Amino acid sequence: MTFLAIDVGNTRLKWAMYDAAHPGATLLAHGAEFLEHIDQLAETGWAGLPAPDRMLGCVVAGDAVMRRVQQQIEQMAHWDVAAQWVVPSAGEAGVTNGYDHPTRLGADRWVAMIGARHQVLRQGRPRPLVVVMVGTAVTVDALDASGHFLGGLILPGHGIMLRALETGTAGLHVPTGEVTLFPTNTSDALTSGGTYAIAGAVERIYQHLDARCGEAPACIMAGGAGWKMAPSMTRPFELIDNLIFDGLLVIAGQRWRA
Ligand SMILES: Nc1ncnc2c1ncn2[C@@H]1O[C@H](COP(=O)(O)OP(=O)(O)O)[C@@H](O)[C@H]1O
Ligand SMILES: CC(C)(COP(=O)(O)O)[C@@H](O)C(=O)NCCC(=O)O
Ligand SMILES: [K+]
Repeated sequence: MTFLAIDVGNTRLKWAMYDAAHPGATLLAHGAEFLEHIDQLAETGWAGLPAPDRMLGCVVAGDAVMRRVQQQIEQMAHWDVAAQWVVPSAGEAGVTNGYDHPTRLGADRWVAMIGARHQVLRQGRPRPLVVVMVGTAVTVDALDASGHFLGGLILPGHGIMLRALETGTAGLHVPTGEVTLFPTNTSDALTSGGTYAIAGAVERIYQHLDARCGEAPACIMAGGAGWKMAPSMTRPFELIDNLIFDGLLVIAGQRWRA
C-alpha cells in the first residue's frame, strides 16, 4: 500500500512517498518545496510518482496553504486519494496531550512527539523526552516517561531572530557569522546569540524535565535547521531528519493497519 506523507511548515512543504503506511516502510521518493513553489508540485516533484493509496499530513501554515496542497493532490490525474490531516487530540499513538486546549497545539509538534516517543520505546525502556524542532520557529517540548506531553516552549527560529534585529535596529545589517564562545564582531555576535538562545532554551527544558521526573531525559532534535544547532548543544541528543514522517507513519500504522 503506497503512502504519501506531507509536512507543511511555515517555510517549506516536505513530502515523502513510502511503499507502506506503517513504521519500517521503505522510502520510495521524497522532496521539499518552498511554499512559493507548491502550486507546481503536480507538474514537478510529484510527476511520475506511483499513485498513493493513503495520504496523511500535518500542516501549520494555515487553511489557504492546506487548500493549495489539496488542489495539487486533486490535479494528479491518476491519483484517487483523500487528503487527511492530523489534528492534535487528547491522546493518540501512546502520547497524551497536556495542552490547555489540545487542538490548539501545532500539528507538527504533536506528530513529532509521537514519532520521537516511538523512537525512544524502540531503543528500550520508557524515558522522559525532550523534542526540539528547529524550523521557521523553534519548539522545545517535554514528555514524561509515560508519554504524557507536559508542555513546551515556542521561540523564533534563526531567520526570524535575525530579521527582527535587522528591522528593529539601525546597526545590525551584517552577513551571517560564526558561532563562537566570545564573539568579537557583529556578525558572530548575532549568529552566536541566536544559536545559544535556542541551545539555552533546550537546556532549561531539559533541567525542568529532569527535576520533574527525577531521571535524565532523552533528547531528539529535528527540523530544517537542526544541523546548525548540533555543535552548540549542552546535552546528548539524537538528530532525526525524518521525525515528522516517522510520526506520520506511526499514526498511519495505528489508523489503517488491518
Ligand atoms: N536547505 C535549506 N532549505 C531551506 N531552509 C533551510 C535549509 N537549510 C536550513 N534551513 C533553515 O531551516 C528553516 C526551515 O526549516 P523547515 O524545517 O523547512 O521549516 P518549516 O517546517 O517551518 O517550514 C529556515 O528558516 C532556514 O533557516
Ligand atoms: C509553533 C509553530 C509556528 C511552529 O511552526 P514551524 O516552525 O514548524 O513552521 C507551529 O507549531 C504552530 O503554529 N503551532 C500552533 C500554536 C501552538 O503550538 O501552541
Ligand atoms: K515543521
